[in-house]
Amino acid sequence: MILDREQEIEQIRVNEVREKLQTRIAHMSPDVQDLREQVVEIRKDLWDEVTVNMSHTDDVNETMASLKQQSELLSERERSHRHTFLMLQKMNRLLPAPYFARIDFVEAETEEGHTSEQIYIGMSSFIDTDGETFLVYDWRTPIASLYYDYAPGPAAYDTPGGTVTGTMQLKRQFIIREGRIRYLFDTALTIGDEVLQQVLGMGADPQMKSIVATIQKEQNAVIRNDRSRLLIVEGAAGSGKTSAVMQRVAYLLYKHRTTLRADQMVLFSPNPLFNSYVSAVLPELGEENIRQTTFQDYLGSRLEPEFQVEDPYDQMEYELTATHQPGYNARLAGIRFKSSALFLQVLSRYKEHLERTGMRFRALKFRGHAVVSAEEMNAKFYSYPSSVRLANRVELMQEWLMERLAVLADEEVRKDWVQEELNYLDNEKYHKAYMRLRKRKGLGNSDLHEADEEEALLRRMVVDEHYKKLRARVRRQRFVHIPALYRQLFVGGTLLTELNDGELPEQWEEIGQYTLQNMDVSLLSYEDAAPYLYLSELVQGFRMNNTVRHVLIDEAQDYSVFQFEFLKRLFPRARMTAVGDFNQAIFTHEAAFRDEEAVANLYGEADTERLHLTRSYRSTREIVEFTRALVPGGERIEPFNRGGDKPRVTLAAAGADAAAGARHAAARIHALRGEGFASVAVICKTAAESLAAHAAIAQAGATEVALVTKRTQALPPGAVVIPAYLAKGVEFDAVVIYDASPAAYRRESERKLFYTACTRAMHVLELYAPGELSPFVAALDPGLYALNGVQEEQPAGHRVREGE
Ligand SMILES: Nc1ncnc2c1ncn2[C@@H]1O[C@H](COP(=O)(O)OP(=O)(O)OP(=O)(O)O)[C@@H](O)[C@H]1O
Repeated sequence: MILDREQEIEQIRVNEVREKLQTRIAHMSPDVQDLREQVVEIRKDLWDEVTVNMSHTDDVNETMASLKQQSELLSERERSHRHTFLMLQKMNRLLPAPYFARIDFVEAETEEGHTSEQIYIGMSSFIDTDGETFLVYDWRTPIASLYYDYAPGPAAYDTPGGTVTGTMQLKRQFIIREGRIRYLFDTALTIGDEVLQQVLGMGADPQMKSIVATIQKEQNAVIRNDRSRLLIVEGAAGSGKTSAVMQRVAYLLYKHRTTLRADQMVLFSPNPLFNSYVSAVLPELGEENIRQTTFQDYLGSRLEPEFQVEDPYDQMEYELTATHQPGYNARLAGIRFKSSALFLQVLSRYKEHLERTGMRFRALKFRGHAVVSAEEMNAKFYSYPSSVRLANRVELMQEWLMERLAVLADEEVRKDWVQEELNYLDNEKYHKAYMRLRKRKGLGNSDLHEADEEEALLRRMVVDEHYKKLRARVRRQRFVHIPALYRQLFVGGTLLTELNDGELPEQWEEIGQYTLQNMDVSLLSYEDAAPYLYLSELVQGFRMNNTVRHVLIDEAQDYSVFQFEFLKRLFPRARMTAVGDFNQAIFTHEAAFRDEEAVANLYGEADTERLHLTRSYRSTREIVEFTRALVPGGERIEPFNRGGDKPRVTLAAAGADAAAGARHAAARIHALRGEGFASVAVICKTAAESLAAHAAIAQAGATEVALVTKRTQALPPGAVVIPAYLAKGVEFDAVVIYDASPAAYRRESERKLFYTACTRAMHVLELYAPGELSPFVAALDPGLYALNGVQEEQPAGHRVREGE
């Protein structure tokens, strides 16, 4: 066989490269050790100098000079230690599998008479001792993109100097383990992507893996896009959006390695669970992890403790479970309105309105009296020229109030209460105050004998002590009454009508009532949190983070226009990558993601690019064919060709109780685990249902099943019970939908949640429905799934209530 012969030749090369790696590693290891010792030594010296010589004043200058020199030396050594250490780490990582691909490429201009160049591609570059021969090319080098973008034939790649064209004569993939070539494929000879088949056929992991060896062309476009300010990626469930984002981070860190650091990139993800799920990818790629957070964390950090901010999961639970509670529809209408582009516009008009009138202030109170009243502040505020921006006026007010406080404090010093307080100063406090005074005045002990002066100073100190709080309030601009400003929008309706083109939103009264009642008890519902903060920043100026250069948003379909607008303003120097899937938009609020205009407005059309990922890799073809039929436009989702069983739908007898469902789930967990599926998830609709299901399943005999809640920090291995909205972004070998009856999934608003739940399955998808099938399933072509346990007189699809 030609390939066997080829494999032998390739194995010889693998061995050679590995030997060179080993030699280099052996050569470098003592360097790292030596540098580490030097660093430790210099640190020790530094410490000695500080502790020994600083006690003698004569030595101070000399010591300082030497310290400076030493610390420069230390930084230099630390840098080279780090650099060498990282190099060593990279080589150690290359050792078991130095590369995963080879391409043979002939540049167009040199085609005549030239042999093709062999490019071996791996996790990082490895250059021979001559300093120029690349034994391995980093997958992020320009030339490596040929591998991802082309089949053999004419091919081209971009370099900083322009496009290089030529012919790819060979495209070879390897799977190398512990230095041995296990598989070798030439894509010109075989059909389909064998390596990808193998990778996708493996089991799910509690942590996401990198996809570096099998990045697909459309994904490569996402990873290497470096043109636009805002890159939007719309992609089907399982199309590799998150994977591409992580690879993109690694790519950008490599491409801009002299100017971009990992801590200048931030990933916004849907929940802490997801954070830990993706946290292994970058280290696996030899890069440091970037900063990871969630939007609710950010809101919390800004709004708490003044408010208790509802989290999105509680909002979600409400949406899913409170359907029969009074006020439910009004709250949903509120959620929609408060996250809409319209409300964003209302707030910017409100800002213009406030430039003229309507500001609200909190009086500065001292000992029960207003020392500066809200009216005075109002008058002062509107006495500034109207051309001065709101935030600048607030700053001017701040200065003015500080000056006012200084004058007031001078007056206060003479008041009787100060004397009274002085009388009651206990000895210890008095002494402390006295010592502090001396220090502050820089006087020797004997200089403070004048009683009058001493008393004046002590009085000043007492007043200062009290005024500290007031000054802090002014410094933090707490005199601007943001809660009142926000409330004002929901009182009466006249203001909102004026700002909202003469209209009030649907169910306006209830929305207003609900908002005000919450705020009365210092509660901000999730839908209010972003607009509230936005308003406060419109008035007081936007806080900015100028160090972050790249913001990445996963599950971007769940972000409202407010959230996008926020992130744009919060990170003014950053580029943004937003990836999402509109079919998984599980929140009621309006997704900016689909609103092309709203998104284009963010940075402008010219700076916005949209890319699409339509191929789905996570699930078997059968599962994708089933899930894509659940959503409108699903026919555009293309399954990767990996076969498996059809989703299995079990229709239990009408009247089957919850215990029967739990018994079924317990039995299926047991069976699936027995078949070798390491991760099995029983997906419920809500947290409440998950809690009950978890207990019932344990009672039915499956005790080693973990319950995932919004507080779970990392996905537990093995079997789990999890609410659908927390399963976003993650995946399992096998998924059992706990209740696929109309009792759980019937309303149109639940369709996307149902779709999200089903698309978590990689190899096996099973649905259990007591009595009837959810209309989403009943409407499907029955050929898409295998049905079990149907009662003869009640075939699937005939016992279904009309969906709403
Ligand atoms: N090119 C690829 N090579 C190997 N595996 C891939 C590739 N692309 C995607 N995958 C795998 O497909 C699965 C889904 O990928 P990922 O989670 O990134 O998709 P997603 O679009 O973010 O999904 P969702 O929106 O459903 O959460 C993962 O297991 C990932 O490793």
